[in-house]
Amino acid sequence: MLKEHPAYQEELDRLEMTKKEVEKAIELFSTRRDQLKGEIVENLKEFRRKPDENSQTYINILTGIQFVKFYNEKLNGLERSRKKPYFARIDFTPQNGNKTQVCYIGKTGLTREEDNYPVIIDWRAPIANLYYEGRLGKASYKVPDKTAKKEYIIEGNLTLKRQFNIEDGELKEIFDIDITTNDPLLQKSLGAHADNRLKDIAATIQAEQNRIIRANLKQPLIVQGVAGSGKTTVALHRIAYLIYTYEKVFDPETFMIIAPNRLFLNYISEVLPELGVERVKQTTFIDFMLELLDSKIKLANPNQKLTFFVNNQDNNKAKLLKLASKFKSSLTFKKVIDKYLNDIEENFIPKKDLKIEGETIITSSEIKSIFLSEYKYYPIYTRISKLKKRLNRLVKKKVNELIENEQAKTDREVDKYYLSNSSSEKERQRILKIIEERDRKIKDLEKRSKTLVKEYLTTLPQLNLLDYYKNLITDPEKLNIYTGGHIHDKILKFIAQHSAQIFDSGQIELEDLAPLVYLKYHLYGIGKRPKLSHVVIDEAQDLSLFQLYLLRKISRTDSFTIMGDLAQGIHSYRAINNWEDVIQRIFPKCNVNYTTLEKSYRTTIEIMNLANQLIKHYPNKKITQAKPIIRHGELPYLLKNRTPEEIVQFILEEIRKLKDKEFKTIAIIGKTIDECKKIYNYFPEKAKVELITEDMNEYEGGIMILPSYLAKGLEFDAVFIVTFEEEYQKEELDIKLLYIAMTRALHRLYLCSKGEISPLLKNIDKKLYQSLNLPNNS
Ligand SMILES: Nc1ncnc2c1ncn2[C@@H]1O[C@H](COP(=O)(O)OP(=O)(O)OP(=O)(O)O)[C@@H](O)[C@H]1O
Repeated sequence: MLKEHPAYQEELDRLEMTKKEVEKAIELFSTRRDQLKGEIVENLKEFRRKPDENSQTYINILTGIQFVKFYNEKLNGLERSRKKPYFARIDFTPQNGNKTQVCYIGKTGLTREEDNYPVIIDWRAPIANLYYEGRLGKASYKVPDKTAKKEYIIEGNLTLKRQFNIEDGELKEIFDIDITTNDPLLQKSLGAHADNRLKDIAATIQAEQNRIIRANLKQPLIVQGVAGSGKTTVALHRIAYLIYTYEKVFDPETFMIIAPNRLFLNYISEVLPELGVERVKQTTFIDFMLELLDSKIKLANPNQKLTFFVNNQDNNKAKLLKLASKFKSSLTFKKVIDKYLNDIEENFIPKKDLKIEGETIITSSEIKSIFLSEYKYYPIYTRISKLKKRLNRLVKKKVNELIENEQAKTDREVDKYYLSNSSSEKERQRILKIIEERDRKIKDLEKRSKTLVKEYLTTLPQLNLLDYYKNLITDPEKLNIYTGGHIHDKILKFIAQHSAQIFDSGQIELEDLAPLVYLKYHLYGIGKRPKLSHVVIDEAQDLSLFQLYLLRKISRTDSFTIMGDLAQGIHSYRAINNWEDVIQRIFPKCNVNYTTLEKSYRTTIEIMNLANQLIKHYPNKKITQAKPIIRHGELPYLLKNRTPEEIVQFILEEIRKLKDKEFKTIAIIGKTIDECKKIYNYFPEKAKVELITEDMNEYEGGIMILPSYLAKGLEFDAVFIVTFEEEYQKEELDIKLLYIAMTRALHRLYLCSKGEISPLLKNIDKKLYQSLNLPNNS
């Protein structure tokens, strides 16, 4: 087949030529890098010998290190190119009469040094857009100017779009794409088994995803994407694209990704390096906030609250807890804090004038006015150092004035004494006393002036951040005043009591993080940090408006990529419920780019059809069903009314079969960690099944048992949803958790239950799954 392709020989030759160029470049860059390393060593010796005379040598060392880094990054990319230098070719004839450009597109670009010939075009280059976006025939692409200010459009004719499957440097397949054929590389990639980590999709980015990747950097971008639509993957490719396109303007260190947990960060950790991108800050909301708080505050395990909600859906305490969470996460609470801050600020300056020896240096109202107006833009406590300098200057001035007065008074007496020509001893003694008195007064004034401001400053409030916060959140009366009486007393009392209880245990809860950082920002400042140039938030549906507001405020940029899926919003009691709120309340003056991803790339049609049935039970009717892209697999399996032993035996047997079929990652998902622990205990030790808990940072892949909420964002070749004790009820939270669990499976889904998996599945069309009728004690 491959050899029958009319361009087989041409493409084979091209691949050979490219491989040679890659080898040549590797040799060239390694030689240069090694030479540079040698020079750095020499320069270091020179510098150590005479550090004072060698500032230029020092600069040479630093520049040398930068270049070594550059060559290393280049070499890493080329090393990867050895196996798969490119994945596509496009032929494009520009309208301006230039000759046809034949472009081979790969993950790392390569230009031949001798003649600047583009051997491989980087997938992020402007012309590569034609591969992702353009149809054969008339086509165009935009070239942004490197300052990100202007764009030029190049029009022409796209005459060829060709894909290659190259493995270990060998040409395996050639596919010519026209308007009618679908994407064979995509089908191949989706049919593959999942590795331990998320992978890059540079070769198969779809047009709808490409538009997101290349969307305008300056506009905030919000993407509502169904489960498996590639949100995480696309967000990472967008970062790689932006860093490449604006390489001269932005440093990768000013890009930040916020993901739900460390396990997830570990799971996605290979995509950016694979795309040649290093040094991007990757963190979780919790870690970022704790870093900003810069203190040893302990956080209560947030998943414990979720588990409590799962197990107590209707319970009165759960309802109150949800309301408390909602309040702390809302912009209403932000306004409460604003009013509280206003009061702190208004009452900060004591109602006492600054005086020395009964003389007023500055009145309390003058100090207050400086504090409130001149220093308005500084955090309250950083104003103190400014005030200190100002007061010290005023004190000095006043003391000088007083000393001069004292001096003048004494001089007058002395002059009088000399003019009177008096020879009386008594008079002489009086004058000496006056002079002595003057010296003592001056000494006293000088002494007093040294401590005056310091003493004054000790009369200013001296509370720490947590105390300020506690004073607000544990005081229902204050809350009542600041909320304008709009929230029921009972709720405010509960918020205050619940918060006090948590603080008493030496902890804070997740919902306290944003208010605390916000308060710190205004009270003490959060330190000097570089301005961020772009922030990516994944699983943003689980953040609250207050949290998003805060992230925008401290990032000092509007350049955001916000990815989320409301259908997977398991924290909707505190987190956002719709994207309009985010657009209107977080980015009110921005032209927000809102877009949706509706196709799911992860799961087979059969699995998605079953998962989609659950969405019908969502209270939020705006949530849309995912459209799986055409890929068939087996119907999901249902095994119910079995003992735990039977279920575990069945799973072990299936795992054995799946492994024979080269399934690599297999998850057994329970609703909560308690259920998972029970399931885990039924597995024999030799089964090599790992129990995943929230405090794990490393994602190992393989066979694992994990709770539904931790599976969020991950994917597995096969998923066993198991219920021993915890069925999924007809409650919003449970439906979402079950939906998340189902949509983690790429190829196979099994539902195994001691009783029923869920009453929700009872009325589902029986054609959507297959019941397993194993003999008892199988
Ligand atoms: N264009 C594509 N080509 C190949 N694979 C793709 C493409 N788009 C997405 N995928 C694959 O689909 C799977 C789901 O992607 P990803 O995890 O990024 O989706 P998501 O929208 O973040 O999912 P979820 O919200 O369910 O966690 C991944 O295996 C990814 O590699």
